[in-house]
Amino acid sequence: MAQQEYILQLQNVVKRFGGITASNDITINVPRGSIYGIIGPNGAGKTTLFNMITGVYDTTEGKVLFEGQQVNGLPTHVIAARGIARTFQNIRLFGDLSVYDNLLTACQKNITYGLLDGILRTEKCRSQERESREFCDRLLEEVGLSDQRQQRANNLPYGMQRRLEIARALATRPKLILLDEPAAGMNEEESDKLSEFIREIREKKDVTVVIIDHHMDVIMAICDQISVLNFGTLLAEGKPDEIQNNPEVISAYLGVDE
Ligand SMILES: Nc1ncnc2c1ncn2[C@@H]1O[C@H](COP(=O)(O)OP(=O)(O)OP(=O)(O)O)[C@@H](O)[C@H]1O
Repeated sequence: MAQQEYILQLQNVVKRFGGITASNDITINVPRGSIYGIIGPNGAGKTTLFNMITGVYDTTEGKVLFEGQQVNGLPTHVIAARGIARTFQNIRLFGDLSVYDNLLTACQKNITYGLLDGILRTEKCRSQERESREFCDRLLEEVGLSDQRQQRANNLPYGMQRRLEIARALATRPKLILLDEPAAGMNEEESDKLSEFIREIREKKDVTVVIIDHHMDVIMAICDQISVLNFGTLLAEGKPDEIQNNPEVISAYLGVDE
């Protein structure tokens, strides 16, 4: 596969925190347009990978490439502007704002008018604000939250809050979205809906998805490819059926009750 077919590449990535090696020589290639799963027991180094991809941490060794360009070492906002968005293990919405305003604030990333345009309400300002509102209206429709647009985010059911978080990440118009345990705390019905939702956004928003989760039903249902981490190292990589039948994975992870 040509390099540009991989939207994200981790090349021999190492991350050490003092004496702890959280990532040990990790190489992962994520094909553009795929849903890519990263699984592994608690403390295996999954979130550390997301933190290196988004610039929260630089790598100790190795490179992170986004669309063929090295991004490790760049500030988080520069990486976000290149087209990478993420959600977090714990929900980070503006709880007192409406669903719509949560999306609108995320849209501000795409606004280019200056302070003076804002004060004078120039045509540039008005047209960009109009465009943002139309974009948020469409996004609400696409993610199935139109009926809840005026509700406070805190008042949404849990599954809907997770959906809004993902929608807010999508409002930055990313090419790649990183989802850190989006199904955490969900029951079976909620996680089934989430799986369907993630598949839908991949299609509708033309976005590549990398997902960390402990819900194997979600991971196995939606991922094209999966990497398994264990104690910071890459234990296995493959399609869902290959991972499910890999004896090393079974003994390290899948066989262990959560
Ligand atoms: N900022 C940090 N300073 C020191 N150690 C850290 C730091 N961040 C992560 N670690 C350590 O790195 C290892 C991997 O942590 P990480 O959070 O990446 O695991 P994880 O696979 O995401 O776990 P979980 O499934 O519990 O979220 C752990 O031993 C953790 O304690």
